[in-house]
Amino acid sequence: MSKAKPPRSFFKPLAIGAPAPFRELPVNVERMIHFVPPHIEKVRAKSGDIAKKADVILANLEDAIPTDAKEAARAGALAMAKEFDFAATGTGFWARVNCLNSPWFLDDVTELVTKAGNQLDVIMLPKVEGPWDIHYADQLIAQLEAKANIKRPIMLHAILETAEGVQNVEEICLASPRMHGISLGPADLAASRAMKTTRVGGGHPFYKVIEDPHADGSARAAAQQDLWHYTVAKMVDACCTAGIKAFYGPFGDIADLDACEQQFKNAFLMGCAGAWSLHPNQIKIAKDVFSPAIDEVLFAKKILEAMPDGSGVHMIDGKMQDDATWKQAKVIVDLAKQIAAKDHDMASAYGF
Ligand SMILES: CC(=O)SCCNC(=O)CCNC(=O)[C@H](O)C(C)(C)COP(=O)(O)OP(=O)(O)OC[C@H]1O[C@@H](n2cnc3c(N)ncnc32)[C@H](O)[C@@H]1OP(=O)(O)O
Ligand SMILES: CC(=O)C(=O)O
Ligand SMILES: [Mg+2]
Repeated sequence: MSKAKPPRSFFKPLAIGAPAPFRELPVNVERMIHFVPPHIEKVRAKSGDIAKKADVILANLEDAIPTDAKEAARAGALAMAKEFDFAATGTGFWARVNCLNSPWFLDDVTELVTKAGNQLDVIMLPKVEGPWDIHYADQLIAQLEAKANIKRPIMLHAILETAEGVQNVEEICLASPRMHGISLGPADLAASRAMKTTRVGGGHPFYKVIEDPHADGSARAAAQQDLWHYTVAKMVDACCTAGIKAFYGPFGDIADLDACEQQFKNAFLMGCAGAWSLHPNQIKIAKDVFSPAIDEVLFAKKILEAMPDGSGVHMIDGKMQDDATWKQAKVIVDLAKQIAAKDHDMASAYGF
């Protein structure tokens, strides 16, 4: 049976000279994590322009990068850190490294931290199965941060993409103060669970609920259900318990913008902070979906204004308000304020 670290040790740096872990997550708007294949020079070169539209730019070194381009992708990620000042546009710079049992993980992390550690906000770790994976990466990153004299801690973001990872998601979220959040990885997770699909996220026409038969034998209505509901709910609860963020991952049917939007909307409503964009067309969808709707923000502001300290019971537009709806309103207004601070158009639309 493993034991938790004593509370006073939890926030100590894991290597002499490494920066102290954050006690609170930095407040960043992260509606989409935009994936760039860094070995393709033409695409990499667009990162500066894309950074003006995306909240996070991620250099992907793992799946989708051909084996013979792994080193070129790593070099491309380092070039991105050197060539673009992502922080100047308020854009996060992340990298997805290869998984822990791959031949590339050690060099990915070593080079990224020692050569681009002061530019890199977050390392995304694929196929995390339990807290032991986070403990190993945490210690290694601390050693490298100390060696390279990195000034602020690099955070860790785990992908939830194996059945074992889902079983252990609470322990993964709580494993280290370096944890930034978790993304659902629906493609690998489907394979790991022996789901009979060939998709990257989204629904499936066979996964639906059908109404009872009609006496006259007429056609029965049926509706597709969300295959990811259980996992997203489990992930959101684990992340919120740990005070970190939950994200929907990729939506692979690039041409189906409606289905992408619907999947992102479900994730937003269930508590996710953002999702991945694999293609420039998905950036705007994520931006719109993960920004609260203007009428919701205006209504939430009405609740906060009517009940400054959240106590008692009020009726607003025919709906009962109390402490619990006040807290919901605060979630929406706090997010709207973060978005308004970044985006002047949204600030005036939200009335800030
Ligand atoms: C399960 C998982 O692990 S998901 C994560 C791993 N997968 C990825 O990271 C995939 C990232 N995305 C991509 O590689 C590409 O978007 C693909 C392969 C899916 C589609 O690429 P294409 O067929 O070239 O798309 P398309 O022709 O519509 O591209 C239009 C333009 O957008 C550019 N573009 C496409 N994807 C991106 C991107 N992710 N970032 C920046 N620019 C991009 C193309 O270079 C092209 O530019 P051009 O007009 O100057 O030639
Ligand atoms: C996101 C990811 O890596 C997956 O779905 O497998
Ligand atoms: Mg995967």
